[in-house]
Amino acid sequence: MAVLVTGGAGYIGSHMVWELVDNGEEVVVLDRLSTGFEWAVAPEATLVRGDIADQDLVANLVREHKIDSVIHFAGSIIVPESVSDPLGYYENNTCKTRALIEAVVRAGVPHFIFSSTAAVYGAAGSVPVSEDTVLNPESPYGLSKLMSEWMLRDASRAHALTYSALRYFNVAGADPKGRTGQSTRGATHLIKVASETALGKRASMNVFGTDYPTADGTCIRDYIHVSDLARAHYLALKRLRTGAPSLVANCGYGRGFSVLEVIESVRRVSGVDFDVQLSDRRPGDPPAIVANPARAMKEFGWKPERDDLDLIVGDALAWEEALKRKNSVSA
Ligand SMILES: NC(=O)c1ccc[n+]([C@@H]2O[C@H](COP(=O)([O-])OP(=O)(O)OC[C@H]3O[C@@H](n4cnc5c(N)ncnc54)[C@H](O)[C@@H]3O)[C@@H](O)[C@H]2O)c1
Ligand SMILES: O=c1ccn([C@@H]2O[C@H](COP(=O)(O)OP(=O)(O)O[C@H]3O[C@H](CO)[C@H](O)[C@H](O)[C@H]3O)[C@@H](O)[C@H]2O)c(=O)[nH]1
Repeated sequence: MAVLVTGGAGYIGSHMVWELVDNGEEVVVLDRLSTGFEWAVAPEATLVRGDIADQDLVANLVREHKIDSVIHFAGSIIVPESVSDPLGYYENNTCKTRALIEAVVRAGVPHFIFSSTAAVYGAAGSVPVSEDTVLNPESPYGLSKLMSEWMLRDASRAHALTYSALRYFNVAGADPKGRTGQSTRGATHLIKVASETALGKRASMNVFGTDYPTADGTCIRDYIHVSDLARAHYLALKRLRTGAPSLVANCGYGRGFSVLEVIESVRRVSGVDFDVQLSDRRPGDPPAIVANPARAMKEFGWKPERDDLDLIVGDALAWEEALKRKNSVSA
């Protein structure tokens, strides 16, 4: 019995692979390496280079490795890019997820865990948001993920498939053991960008929008440590394996920080007073989004272990240092 992790060479997926390997699971990674890295995959896992929409490949992997569960991370993830290339996002996130679900259902795999996102709520929800808050994605990215949730819901009603759709809030940090982290070149995520700026990899960074209706005028987000998130997936998987029904659950800590508070944390932890430019709003950004994580805690007993902004930032900075060393050795 093995777990198929799509996108397992990417940021969150590579942490998931370690979580599974650490728990003695057999893991197969399917990744086309568009933004992921071969070296990010734990050596204990089998990496197969390919596309999630290749249904023959998926069928072969399920048969060959006796896959009982799929954890699906593969996708395109940048909100502003989805605004300028909506059809590309619907193709990679929605159409290809449809093909994957179909292959999985045909092959008789019983369990599926899906990377959804807080972007399905848009700006309409109150803060903090629970899972039954009105869904109103503001970006094609959010909608591409919501459509995948709906396909899973309907497929699970029609077929022998149970699923968990986990709606991540803002994922940050790196493996506390330093085995993997966020390595994407040109990443756009706030903590990654601020860490790169603190370490001199960027001359300066932008604060996108200072006129939001928040205390300091900048956007508020709920930052969750990537290792706590990987743990939540493993608990959700164990729950499905007991025969429990399908579930949608938020993954966040229930506490928000503004862009300026995050930048202050990166300055504090790194000890570097780096430069920031106050800029216009970025398209597609909701002003504030914070999770109500009660369901994940109740239904699969998730207990965050790294719920501390400076700790998250410290792990992100440590990984950034490690990448700097890695790149200077390979240069
Ligand atoms: N990073 C966040 O803050 C965040 C928040 C909410 C949800 N998510 C979701 O989590 C998942 C993982 O995000 P991430 O930050 O690790 O991104 P990432 O870009 O690091 O990882 C995505 C991986 O998927 C692979 N991939 C993409 N399209 C593929 C395809 N068609 N076939 C095979 N492989 C493909 C890439 O090569 C990469 O390794 C995504 O689905 C994303 O939407 C991320
Ligand atoms: O250089 C930067 C980068 C970001 N920001 C701001 O920081 C906040 C967080 O931005 P991120 O790009 O780090 O994250 P997003 O909130 O846009 O999106 C992330 O979280 C979402 C869920 O809320 C989605 O799931 C998505 O995949 C993931 O990228 C936003 O207000 C953004 O405008 C800046 O000011 N400067």
